[in-house]
Amino acid sequence: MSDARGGGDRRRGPRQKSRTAPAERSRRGSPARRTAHAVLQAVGEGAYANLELPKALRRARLDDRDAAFATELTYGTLRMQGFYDAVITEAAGRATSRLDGGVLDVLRMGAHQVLAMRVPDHAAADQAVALARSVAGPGAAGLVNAVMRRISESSVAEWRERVVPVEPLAERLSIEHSHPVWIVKALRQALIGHGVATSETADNAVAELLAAHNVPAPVSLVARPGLAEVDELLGAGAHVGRWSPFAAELDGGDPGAIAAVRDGRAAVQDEGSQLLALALAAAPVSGRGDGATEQWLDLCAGPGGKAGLLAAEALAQGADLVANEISDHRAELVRQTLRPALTAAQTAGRHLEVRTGDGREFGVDEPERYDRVLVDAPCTGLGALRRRPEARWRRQPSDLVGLGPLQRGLLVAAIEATRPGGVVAYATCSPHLSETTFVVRDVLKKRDDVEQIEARDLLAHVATGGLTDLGDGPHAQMWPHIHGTDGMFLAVLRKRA
Ligand SMILES: C[S@@+](CC[C@H](N)C(=O)[O-])C[C@H]1O[C@@H](n2cnc3c(N)ncnc32)[C@H](O)[C@@H]1O
Repeated sequence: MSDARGGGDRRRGPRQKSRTAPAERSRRGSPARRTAHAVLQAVGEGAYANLELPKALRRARLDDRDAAFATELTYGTLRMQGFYDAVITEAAGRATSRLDGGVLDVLRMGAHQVLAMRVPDHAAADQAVALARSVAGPGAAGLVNAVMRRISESSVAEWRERVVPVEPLAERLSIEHSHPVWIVKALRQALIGHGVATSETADNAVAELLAAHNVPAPVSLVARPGLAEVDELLGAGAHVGRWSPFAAELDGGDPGAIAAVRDGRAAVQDEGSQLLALALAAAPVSGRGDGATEQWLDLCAGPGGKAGLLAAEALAQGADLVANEISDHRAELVRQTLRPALTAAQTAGRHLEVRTGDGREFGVDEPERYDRVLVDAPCTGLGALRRRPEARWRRQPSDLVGLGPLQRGLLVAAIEATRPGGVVAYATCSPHLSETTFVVRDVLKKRDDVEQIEARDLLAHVATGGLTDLGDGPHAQMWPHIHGTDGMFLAVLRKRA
């Protein structure tokens, strides 16, 4: 068993020597646990786990096994925080709001080790006590010891029985699957609104969706066409992807160890996200007829995932692409992502440009210029909760209030910037009705120069498998529990010629 699990396991073969002496580990908690705790504390202050954890792992110089333990401990604790807080409230006999923040994170981590990671009770408790002592002083040790003992007395199934209310449904699912109640309700409505559940089947459907958010997402890779081959990724240990012709999936290991990923010819990208870019590139456009080069626009490109695939497709089809992003920092990320494509475009005499600016200005600044426009709108990200474990706790219903006008403004600008016969793809990584179908409906209501075309057919056309269950149409919604992708929404609009 790993050092991080509180002991040594020779069955797992030779391992690097820990840099921390055993006495130190039992006094302050193991390095893996201290690392996870530091990340949880930073996340509590606003940091992003996916950015903070790699830095913390590097700083702690953990070996592979302890790094994997710290990663599972951090992500698993963040995901199941809602359930663990209910358990801790019961076990401590007091609300979690009455516990010191550092101690609460120690207890959440302890609950995760005992209830989900099969760490022996005594090891989890000893380590929790040591960690609590080091972060909050000796006074915390007694409480943590008592709470850990109580948590260990019951299995996870028994804890579910005790802390999950039978009714109302949203509260039940909220505790059982560890999501805020407002997200449970919004996702249930979205499943019905997108036509993949009825009011009779929605309870089961939303439970499946919430459960899917608690399973780590697969590491999907894209081999950017013209720059890398899927075979190159397969040769590096990945297996064939499920939907995208350019996808491969890694079962484990560091994607950065693959040369094509290091060079930016391939990248980590959800397959749903790949399909959206491919659907826009494949959508029929009409009316140009002058033999002129097609002009493509990615209006909200940062950090550049879809732009990377669009740029490769633009090069393959002999089109030009502008990738725009409002934030300087994120525009720089787009530049880095597009570096190999920028070189290839220069060689091919194609125009590929990264711009920094407000996408809402394109309609006025460049009316009717573009043939294909992607609006991958800023959104709540409720479709990507399995990748961003803390996002469910950080997002608020009030976020939708600010995003709504921005999403509508960007879609209007995209339509204005599209020439007659051209197409606009409106996408979000959220299935929330307020940022998907309602946005499209509101914008279409006020215009007669644009029609919605079948996004489901386009996605099915570019996908390698039989892609179904995308909803009532004409827009399409992908789901983690149905398609194994992030919850991506796509509506495709054609400007009337
Ligand atoms: C969902 S992300 C785009 C993800 C990107 N397409 C990808 O695949 O990597 C939305 C982006 O829109 C940017 N954004 C927000 N407001 C904007 C605006 N008014 N104009 C242009 N970009 C904006 C955000 O900074 C963010 O990078």
